[in-house]
Amino acid sequence: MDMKKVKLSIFIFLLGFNLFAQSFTMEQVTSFPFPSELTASNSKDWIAWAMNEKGLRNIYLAQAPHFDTKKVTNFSVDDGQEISSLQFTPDGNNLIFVRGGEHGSNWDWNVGINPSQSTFMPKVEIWKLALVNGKVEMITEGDEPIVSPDSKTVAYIKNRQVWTFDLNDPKPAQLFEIKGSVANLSWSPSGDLLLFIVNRGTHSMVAVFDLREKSLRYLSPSFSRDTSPRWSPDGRKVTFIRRPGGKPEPQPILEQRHNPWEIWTADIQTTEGKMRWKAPETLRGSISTTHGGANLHWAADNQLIYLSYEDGWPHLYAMDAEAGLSRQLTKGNFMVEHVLLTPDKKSLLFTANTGPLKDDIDRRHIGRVDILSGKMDIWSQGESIETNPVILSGNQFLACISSNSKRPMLPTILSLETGQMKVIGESILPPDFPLEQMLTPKQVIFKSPDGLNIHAQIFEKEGGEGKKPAVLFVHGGPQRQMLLGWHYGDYYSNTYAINQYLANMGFVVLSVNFRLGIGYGHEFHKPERTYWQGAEEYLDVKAAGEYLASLPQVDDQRIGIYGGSYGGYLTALALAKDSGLFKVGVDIHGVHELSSRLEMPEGFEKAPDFEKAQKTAFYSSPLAYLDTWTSPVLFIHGDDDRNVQVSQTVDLIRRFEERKMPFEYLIIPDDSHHWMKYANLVKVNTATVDFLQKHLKP
Ligand SMILES: CC(=O)N[C@@H](C)C(=O)N[C@@H](C)C(=O)O
Repeated sequence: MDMKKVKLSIFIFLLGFNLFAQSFTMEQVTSFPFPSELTASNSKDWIAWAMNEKGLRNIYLAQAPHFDTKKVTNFSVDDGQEISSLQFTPDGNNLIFVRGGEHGSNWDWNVGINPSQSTFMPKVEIWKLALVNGKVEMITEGDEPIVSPDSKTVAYIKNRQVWTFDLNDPKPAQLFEIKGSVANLSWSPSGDLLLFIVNRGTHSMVAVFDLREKSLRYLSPSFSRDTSPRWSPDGRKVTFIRRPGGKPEPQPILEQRHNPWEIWTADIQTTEGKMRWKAPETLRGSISTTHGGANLHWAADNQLIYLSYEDGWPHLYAMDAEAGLSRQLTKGNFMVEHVLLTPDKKSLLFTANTGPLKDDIDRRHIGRVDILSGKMDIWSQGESIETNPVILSGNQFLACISSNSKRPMLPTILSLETGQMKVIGESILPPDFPLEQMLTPKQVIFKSPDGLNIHAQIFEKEGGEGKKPAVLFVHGGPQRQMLLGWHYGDYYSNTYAINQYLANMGFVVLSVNFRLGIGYGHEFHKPERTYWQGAEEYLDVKAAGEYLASLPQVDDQRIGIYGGSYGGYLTALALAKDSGLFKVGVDIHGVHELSSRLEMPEGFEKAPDFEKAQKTAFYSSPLAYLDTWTSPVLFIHGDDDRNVQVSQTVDLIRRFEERKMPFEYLIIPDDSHHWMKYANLVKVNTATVDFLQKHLKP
């Protein structure tokens, strides 16, 4: 056989082998569509949601009882402009939504973002979709719109002030002027009052603007921080959360403390307020930092609803708004996360990591609890994940977002009569999405050196010769929980896609739920000596690396690590402290400099343990271990990041340069923490897996 034929045969064999080894591309698995903003009309059996399809973000509609899906907008450019505040007008005739901004940010969420380098900065705008004729029009610049009960007026925030426009004849105008920054707008049931929070920096107050009298009044004003105002069903009272204002004298920095909060009510007419409940002054009694915080609601039968960690798990409680006497509604070793008051205000829908399966603690299912009787049941179950429930107006159907280990998140309908679940919009999955190649991750639980049970998910493709390389994924937040399926957060659906790709490439992939994460109780979520106070969460990351190294099928000389944000911080710490275990890493918009978390002393006062805290913060950071950082690293950061300052990476790279330490980098100009432009997401994902492969699978 001549050499040409030999070379052709070898090429065909290698091509075939490679195709077998990697049955889909990074772009194919990154092309998962992501639904968000699921909402239901209160007057018609309609649902609507925003769908991100390869960066094209559009609105879809579906109607009971068949729920055929229909795309009703046509934004056709991958320009990074997200859709938020999606809502039906109460009469069901229009959809209102916001386009633009970066609402997952820690700051500047309502500032335009420009990852496509448009000539002029895109703005944050309020749009209207008329359902009668499908007309879509941009109304005005603004954010956080809410529609009046008579469906005639939209109130919204612009330049931190309250504006309104008439839906049928939009002439936007500022409603009044007030010192400070306005947030949390809500209409009274009668539609003649607007309730909101005004933030004055050291304190914040609940205020009401009377549109008829053009007058403003504060409800129970104080020097506290009042937040989360909610109307009573009759519109005559308001409930809100009260926390201390201002700054205390310097407290010991390295000690945990109770974070006090109270529930108050106030009368709209008298403006008089009264404390109805004070949180137990324990660590568990601190206000919850899980989704929605206190999740305060005013339900039917004069019941106040709140979520508290006081029994060690985030659970729902109710109390009579006059008599008090709180009682626990949900009970058990599980977390209540997303909470929704049903339209009749008589029960609560919630998502929780509980169900009949042993490993349901690493999933989410939908539950319901009747407020007066306390009768609770879990409506969804199985190896799927359900979140973000909404009840349709006819009370026959519930809609949610669901996924499983193979299928990405899609809108799903639950019949309240039959309990049947129906996924809708499966046709939105790209035709070349590698659904069948998706692997089912398995639950893994191992002990940390100090005895904690650490949950993780392991992804592994059957077969393969000899020992395999491995990759450890470390999530961010850190108040997050990775699950046994596609995640309900877009950021973590993307890392789930990366993990699927790596596993399909032949890596053993482990996704570790380290302490500080949610879903495993208060003491796991709020441990001592973590982050800049001692970084003990790193014990779990190192234990996860050692768990991988202990697996017979893993080559312990080919273990890599990657993570974003808080996960980028722990990736850098792992590479700096344990390059012997972690041979390569990708640090995506990581945090590295921690001392700036300390409030520098003002004047003569400083915390009694300030010096110790400063030293602890330094030695909790990868900056303290650059001498032992020998593993190759790729740094990635968007330079319009509004969750982690890009300086965190710029400064660390400067240290590498001055120390002549090797590194690779990828800067994504004008994009944020959440890779708003799909093309950037693919670029980051590809760079991540290529760097890991280059060093672990030469
Ligand atoms: C709250 C926040 O922005 N935390 C960052 C440090 C971070 O981890 N961001 C993403 C990845 C997240 O999960 O919140």
